[in-house]
Formats: sequence, structure tokens, C-alpha cells
Amino acid sequence: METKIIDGALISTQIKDELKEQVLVLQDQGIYPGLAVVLVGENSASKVYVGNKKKACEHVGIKSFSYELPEETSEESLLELIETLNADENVHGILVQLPLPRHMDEQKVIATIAPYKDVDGFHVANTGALLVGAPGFVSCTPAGIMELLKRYDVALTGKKCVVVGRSNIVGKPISLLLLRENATVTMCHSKTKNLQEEIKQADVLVVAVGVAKMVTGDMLKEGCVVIDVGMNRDENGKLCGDVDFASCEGIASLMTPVPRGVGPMTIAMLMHNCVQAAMRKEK
Ligand SMILES: Nc1nc2c(c(=O)[nH]1)N[C@@H](CN(C=O)c1ccc(C(=O)N[C@@H](CCC(=O)O)C(=O)O)cc1)CN2
Repeated sequence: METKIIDGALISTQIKDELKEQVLVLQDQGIYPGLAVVLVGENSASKVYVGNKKKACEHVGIKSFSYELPEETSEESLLELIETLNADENVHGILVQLPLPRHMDEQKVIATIAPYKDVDGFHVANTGALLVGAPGFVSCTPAGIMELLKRYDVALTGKKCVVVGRSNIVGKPISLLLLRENATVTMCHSKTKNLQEEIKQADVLVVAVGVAKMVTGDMLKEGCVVIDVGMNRDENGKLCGDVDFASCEGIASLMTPVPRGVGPMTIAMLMHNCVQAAMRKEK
């Protein structure tokens, strides 16, 4: 079977180009979308992601306000900054890059962001809205996966979708989004018995566990769609996913690569959420 490779980098550029047009319309109405980008500490991967987010803002026409704080910043100071950004009318979206230093309580920090500026979709008001199907921001990686499935015409109704990983950022929300599209969803995790049997039944497999090349071609059902959310380094220090790409080629019908798969979509959907935040009239 020929495996088609999903080009996340291309789709993300298309989305950013579409958003650029929407921003021009907003600017004509006197609305200048603004995103506060908050980075605490020295995590090198986070620095790359934040840099790419600021570049995406430039591409789309969103003004980015950068706050790069030292590792030893107190939780209290970070909460104060967020309160200030909540009150700032030029800031439509607030992004606090994760992970935060260990002395900070991530949930407390996220809970301080005004839900209508929570463009990451991490606040319980937004995760709760997703659960019950109410309007709200959907977190960017799962939203990006859904956009890829849509743009590659993957039908989900009645399909068996298997999600491996149960994080708040990816595993849980993507399961809800697939369910919303009438898929039959199985959530797997580190305590799942017979993981391989579950994976073998998947028409659509989403893997977000953070273990390099954990899923191999022999585990897959012929013709399945594979979405790899992993971002790991292999034995040679090369970027790789949670799926062993080489062994899945020829078995999957459609598959995301790492890099240039899901990663760039996370940033495109952040831009999307930010434009939505700027469009909102009521707070
Ligand atoms: N506040 C948030 N923190 C984190 C999020 C998030 O959505 N919001 N997600 C991840 C990291 N992440 C976004 O911040 C992210 C990860 C990877 C990529 C990406 O484009 N990856 C590239 C490769 C980049 C490289 O060369 O290292 C790719 O896949 O092509 C974008 C965003 C955790 N934290």
C-alpha cells in the first residue's frame, strides 16, 4: 500500500495565510490582534517553540508582546504579570509556555489567565466547555490534528480511533474531539492491558506518549491513518516521533511525519485562536 504523507508544514502555512486575510479585515475595523508570549526559564526546546510562535505572529499580522522571565521568578510575580495582561486591552491572547519551572503550580498559573484570553485552551472553563460541547478555545495540538484530518478528507463517523496517551494537553482533548465527530474512541495509557491488540484495531491512531519510536509498523492495521504527536530525539540526536516512521511506510494509508507534521499545526491553531479572541466582542 502506498502511504501518503501529511504535510503539516504546508497546511499550517495555508492556515496562517488565511488568517492574515482575516487580520487585515480586523485592522480595517480598528482591531489589532495582540498575543502576550510568556516564557519562564531556560528550557531550550521551549525557546525554539516560543521563537516560532513569535515568527508566526509576524507572518499573520498579530502583535506579539514578549515576556522572558528568569528561572527563579516567583510564582507570585508570574501571577501578577498575568493579572496585568488580563486587564490590558491590547492583549487579546495570553500564552504561558509549558513546562514551567518546578517551583510553580501549573494549574494555578493557568487558572489565573482570563478564560477569554486563554488561547491555549488549557483553562478549566475551556476544557469544560469542550467536554459539554459549549463554545470555547480548544487546545492547539488537538485542534491542529482535527484540522489535518479534515483537510485530508479523513471520515471519522463510526471509525475506530485509538488514542495512546492521556495528557491534559493532547490525549484527553483529542479523544473528546474525535468523539464529537462520531468516532468510537478508545483511550490507552501506560496501564492499558494488551496495548498492541488495541492499536491493531485502529482505523485512526493518535500517539502522544513521548517515547521515541514506540509504535512500529507490525502493530498497525493495514490502511490505517497514523497521527504522531511525539517530539523526541533518537539515538543519533535526530528529531523523531513516538511512531517508527520507516516501519509504518507501506502499511498506513496516511501518516504524519516528525518534524513537519503535527508540530507546525500547534502554532497555526494558536494563531487561529488568537484571531478568534480578537474577534470576540463580549468578555
Ligand atoms: N503553552 C503551551 N505549551 C506547550 C504547548 C502548547 O501548545 N502550549 N505544546 C508543546 C510544545 N509546542 C508548543 O508550544 C510545540 C512543539 C513542537 C512544535 C513544532 O513545530 N515542532 C517542529 C520541530 C521543531 C524543532 O525543530 O525542534 C515540527 O514538528 O516540525 C511546535 C510547538 C509543549 N508546551
